[in-house]
Amino acid sequence: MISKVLCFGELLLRVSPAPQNEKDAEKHPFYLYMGGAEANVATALAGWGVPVKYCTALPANFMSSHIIDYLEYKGIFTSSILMSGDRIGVYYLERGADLKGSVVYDRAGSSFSALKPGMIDWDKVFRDVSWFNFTAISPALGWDVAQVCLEAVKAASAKGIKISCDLNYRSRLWKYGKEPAEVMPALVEYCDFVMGNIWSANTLLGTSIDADIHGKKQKQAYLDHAELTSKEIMAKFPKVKTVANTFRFDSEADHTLYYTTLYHDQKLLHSPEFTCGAVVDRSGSGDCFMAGLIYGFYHHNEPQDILNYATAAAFGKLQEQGDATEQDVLMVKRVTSND
Ligand SMILES: O=C(O)C(=O)C[C@H](O)[C@H](O)CO
Repeated sequence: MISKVLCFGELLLRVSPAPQNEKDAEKHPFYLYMGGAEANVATALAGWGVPVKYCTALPANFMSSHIIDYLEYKGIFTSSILMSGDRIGVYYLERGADLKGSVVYDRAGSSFSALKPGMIDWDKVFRDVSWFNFTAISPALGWDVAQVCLEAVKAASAKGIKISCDLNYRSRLWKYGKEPAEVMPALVEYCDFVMGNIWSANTLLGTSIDADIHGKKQKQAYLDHAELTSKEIMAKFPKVKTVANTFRFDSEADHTLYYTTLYHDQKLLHSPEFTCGAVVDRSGSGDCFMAGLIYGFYHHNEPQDILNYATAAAFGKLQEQGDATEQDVLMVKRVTSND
C-alpha cells in the first residue's frame, strides 16, 4: 500500500464579492469557494500526485455530499470524513484581503467545532498514513477540538507517523478562555516539523521576538531571526527537526516581497526572493507553502529544492483566485524569482 499524507482540519466554505472586472458581477455578485487551510493543503498535494486523505467533520446533508464529490474529483481520499453535527462552517472574505484583514467567520457550532475526544477512530484513520498534517486553526476553535488534536498527535506519534503543524495564527479565533501559548506547546511537543513565521511562533509558542526588527529594514536581520526562532523551537521541542518560516511584506504601493527559510540538518537555507505588483488573492498561500514542503520531503528531494519549490508554489498562489491552488507541478516550476 502506498503511504498517504493525512490532512486534518475544518472545511470552510468561503463567500467573497465577485472578482474585480468580473463581467457578470451584476448577475452574480458573490463567489463561493471551498476552503479550510488543511483542505487547501490536501488539494495541492493531490494535484501534485501525492496520495492524500482528508479528515474533517461534516453534517449529513446534500451539500456535504457535493463537497465530498468535489474532494474526490480533486483526487483526495475522503473515507476518513466523519458525518456528524449540524452545519458546515462559512467565512466571508473581502476581495484581495488576507485572513488578518476583512474576514467574518460564521463557523460557530459547526460540525468540526463540535468534535469531542473519542469521536474519531484514529487507528482506522491513520491506516496507510506516513505523514500527518494539522494547523493551529483547529485548537483555536475550542478546548474539545484542541483535545481531539492532542489525541491525534499522540496516536500518530505512537505509530511513528511524521507530524507537521502550521502555526497559522487567527486572532479572531481563540475565544474560549485559553491563550494560544497555553494550548499549542502540548501539541507541538509531538511534532517533527513546524511551519510558520517568527511572529506566529512568538504568539503560539512563546519564542522570543525582536519588536524592533521592522525598523532595521534589513533582510539579513529577518534571516537571522528565522534561525534564532527555529533554534528556539527545536530547543523547546526536541522532537522537532525541521522549521520553516515565511516572510511576506505587502507595501501600500501594491508591491509584494516574498521569501522563506528552512532550518534543517542544523543549517538555515533561504529561498530566492520573489516580488510582484498587485496580488489577486492572499488566502491559501501559506497552505500552498506547507503543501510544497510536504511534497518535497515526501519525495526525499534535496532541502534547497524542497524550499524553492514550496516558495514558488506559495508565491504562485498569490495570483490565483480562491483558497486552493490549481497550479500543477510544471506551473510551479515555471514561477520565477528575482534571483
Ligand atoms: O481561517 C481559517 O480557518 C481557514 O481555514 C480559512 C482559509 O481557507 C485558510 O485560512 C487559508 O489559509
